[in-house]
Formats: sequence, C-alpha cells, structure tokens
Amino acid sequence: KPSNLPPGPPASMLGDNTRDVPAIRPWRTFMEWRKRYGNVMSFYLGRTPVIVLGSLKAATDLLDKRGNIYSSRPRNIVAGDIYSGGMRGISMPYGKPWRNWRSLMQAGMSVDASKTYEILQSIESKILLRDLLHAKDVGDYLRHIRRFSASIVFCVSYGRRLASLDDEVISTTQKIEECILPGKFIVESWPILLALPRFLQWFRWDPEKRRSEDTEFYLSLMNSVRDRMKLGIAQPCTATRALHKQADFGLDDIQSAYALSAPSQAGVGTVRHFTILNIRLYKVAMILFPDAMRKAQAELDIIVGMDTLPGFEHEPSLTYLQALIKETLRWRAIVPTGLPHSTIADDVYEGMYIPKGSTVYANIYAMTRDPEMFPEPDNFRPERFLNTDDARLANYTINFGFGRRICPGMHVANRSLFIFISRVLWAFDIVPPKRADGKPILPPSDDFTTGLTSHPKPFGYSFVPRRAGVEPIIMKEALQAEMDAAAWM
Ligand code: HEM
Repeated sequence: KPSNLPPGPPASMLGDNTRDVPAIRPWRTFMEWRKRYGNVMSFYLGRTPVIVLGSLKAATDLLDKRGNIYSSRPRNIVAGDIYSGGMRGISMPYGKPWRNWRSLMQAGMSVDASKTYEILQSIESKILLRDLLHAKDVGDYLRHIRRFSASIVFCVSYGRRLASLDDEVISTTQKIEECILPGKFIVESWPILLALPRFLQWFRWDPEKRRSEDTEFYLSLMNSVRDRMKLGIAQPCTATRALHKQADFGLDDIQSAYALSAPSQAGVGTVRHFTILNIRLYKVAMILFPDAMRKAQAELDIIVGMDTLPGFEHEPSLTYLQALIKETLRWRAIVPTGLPHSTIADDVYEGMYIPKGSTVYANIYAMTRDPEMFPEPDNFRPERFLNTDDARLANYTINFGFGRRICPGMHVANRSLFIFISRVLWAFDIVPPKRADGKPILPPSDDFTTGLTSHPKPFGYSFVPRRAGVEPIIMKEALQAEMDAAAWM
C-alpha cells in the first residue's frame, strides 16, 4: 500500500477494509470517518483502492475539474460485460464508445431537448390529478404516480406514452433492471475465473441467453419508432434524434437500441426509479413540515389563482416552490453515495496519491448535510435557497452527481418534479392518517431503506382536495388531456 494515499482506517489482517464498511448505510460510516481522516480519505476493498470524497470542494476539484481522469466506472463483469455486452452506457468505462453514447443522451435530454417533453408532462400530470382524486388507497396513489413517471421517461426514449402499468414494456424492463444490479456474482471478486475455458464459465450461461432476448426487445422498440417516422407520426424523442443522424453518433443499430433503453432504465421499472423516490420523499417532507407546504400553496394561490392549473409558464414566478423542490432533493439524498466513478490514470491531490483504477465515491449524503453550507441540515427549510448569492446554492445540482458522468436526465427529472409538485400542491393537501385519539400518525423522518438508493419505507397519507372548486377543474382538464394524449399512443 503506497504511503502517501489519502488517510483512512487501518487495514485488517487480510490487508483490506472489507469488514469495516457496513452493508447498511455505509454513507453514515463514511461521514463519521471524515471527522478523523478528512474530506479525501481512502481504504481498500480487496485489492481495489477506494477514495471517498466528503466535501463539495473535493468532488468539484477532482470529478469536475479533472474529468479526464475521474470519469470511468468500476468494472462490472456479469451485469456490464457479459449480460450487456458492454453496451449499457451507465456502466461503460470512459472512452470513445461511452462518449458516443453520452452524446446521444445529451441530444435527447439537454436543457432544450427536455423542453420538448413538457407538453406530454403536462398531459400526464392532468391525468394523474384525476387518478389521485379517485384513488381508493395509498396503493392506488403509488400505482398512478409510478405510471406517470414511467410514461414520461418511456416517452423521452421512444416518443410513446405508457397508458397502463399492464403494458408489457414495464414488466420486461423491470426484469432487466433486476439483472443489471452489480455485484451478485462470485466472479466480480475473483476475476481470475474468466481464465476458465469459456464452456466452464457457468456465470455466463444465463446472462448470455437473456442478452439475446433483451437485444430483440430493444431493437423492436427502436424499429417501431422507425416505422412511425416513415409514417410521419413520430413524436420528437431520443430515438428520433438517434435515427435521424445515426452516423453522427457513431452507434450501429444494436448499440443505438441499447443506448435508447438508458432513460427507461432510470425510471420505468422499480429498482432505480429516482424520480418516484423523490416524489415519495417530498410527501414525507410535506407531512412532517406542513408550514412549507402551506407557504408553497399560498404562493400558488397568489401567482396562479384558483381557477386554473399551474403550468410551466408560471415556473419563473414560483420562487418558493422552486426552492422547495431543491430542498426536497437536499433534505434526504436518495442516492447517498452517487454512482461510483473510477480513475484511468494516477493522480496527486493536495499531496495525496490517488492510484489509477481507484473507485471514487462522492459522499452526497455528507455534502448535503454540510452545516457550513446548510445550517441545521435536518430541518426542511426551502428559504435557504432563496435570496442567496452563494453560487453553490443558486446552481444546486449535488444530488445529480458530478463531472462528465453527471445525470443526463436531470433536466427531464426537474421538469417532472416541477409539474407534479406544483399541480398536486395547487389541488391537494397531503395529510397523515389519524389515531383514535385524533393525533396524526407521522412517517419516520429518516428511517429509510438502504442500498444503492435510500428512500422512505411505505407510510400512510391521503391527498385531500383543498377546496370544492378543484374537482371540476381537474375533471375538465383531464378530459381534454386524454384526447391530447392520443398523439403519443
Ligand atoms: C430526481 C431524479 C434523479 C436523480 C436524483 C438522479 C441521480 C443520478 C446520479 C447521482 C447519477 C450518477 C452521476 C455520477 O456518476 O456522478 C445519475 C446517472 C444517470 N442518470 Fe440520473 N437521476 C435522476 C433521474 C434520472 C432520469 C429521469 C433519467 C433519464 C430520463 C436519468 C438518467 C441517468 C443516466 C443515463 C445516468 C448515467 C450517466 C453516465 O454514466 O454517464 N436520471 N443519475
């Protein structure tokens, strides 16, 4: 172990720290360690050096400013190389194929491209309001919100909406998502098994069979857009951009078909459904901090009024609501350690040596709780994002990761969150159930799940219309929205 690595916990007898890193909420342990070892620390998992960045400054200095070194991903043998043939951009190493993939993501989800999905986001949110109005229980709420979110990201990829959760695209995508979770196979820890004769590599058998099924599925989705383009009825989406100038992106048919599945992977199945998890988080925040909910509603009533739904055109004037969305992302980070980056060359930072091949985590959990930037971090206070000249708050994107791998879907996600949150708060109060003695049953404020994502466990609540006039407006808008939605079928 080189002597000038960033400081970190002493290694065990086996020479690494595998036993020191808990399986449950490791980000909290990393934050504790930060007190002792500082904002850049290191330890070993097996033979791999792991660097954890505990401050926004360290993440910006390394992941943003030295993106030429820090933008790869750790190798993922079964899910990435074997199952996906190295074609899934999210786990691709840094290099030309990833850059080609990323330029397509950029074309489909840039700030400008994201605006083209606003019409559908508006339509889906009107239909969602009606569904929430008629839902019978929390299970119904969750299903409707899931459909809303899935339909939007599917549309980002293929320009077609998902009108029902029974669409087989959803179950197929969910099955695939379960397979691409990293680290379930022994060969990840013992890559030497790849030296076995191929027919003895049992860990290949199932993933390779599934891969050909996935390839067919992705090609059929892409080809259906091709057909619609020929008929002149395709809605603008990432697929139309990919097919229109396929040569420009340097991707052949199969590579394009895999690339187009990336947005859906971030939101159609359930495993990494980041937008939905944030919506769940927002409901917890509104129940625990009803003052913030009321302030946002008061702003909506003044700026938008009672007779019409809020829309994207109101966004610039809804400054408290914008701050509330940022605070929802910050208050409890749903991807607490981000996705791991990996270095492709040796580097030195403030005298510390960071070897090539290190896995680098940005501890987003620690950054969003930094008391210097966010005093009293456990308090949900949108005001911290208002009237500030601190660029770190004005341009807040910490939860979307860093550098060249920053979430390409963040503009789409922000548009979905805005239209969902503004319309729901305009129409409903989010209220907790009550005990027999009349006291509210509140969800826990941070007893969340652990894993790649950390999000609230199921809890009780209802959407209660804020006033009598809400229902007819929702019904009228939803009727029109159903008709408008026909163009995305
Ligand atoms: C609030 C919702 C979301 C959050 C908090 C979020 C967060 C993240 C984070 C932390 C990363 C890792 C960035 C890094 O490596 O530094 C990421 C990557 C990614 N996200 Fe998102 N995301 C969200 C929604 C979405 C949506 C809606 C899409 C697609 C429509 C999307 C597509 C992707 C893709 C494709 C990557 C991989 C990028 C790469 O490896 O180059 N995300 N996201």
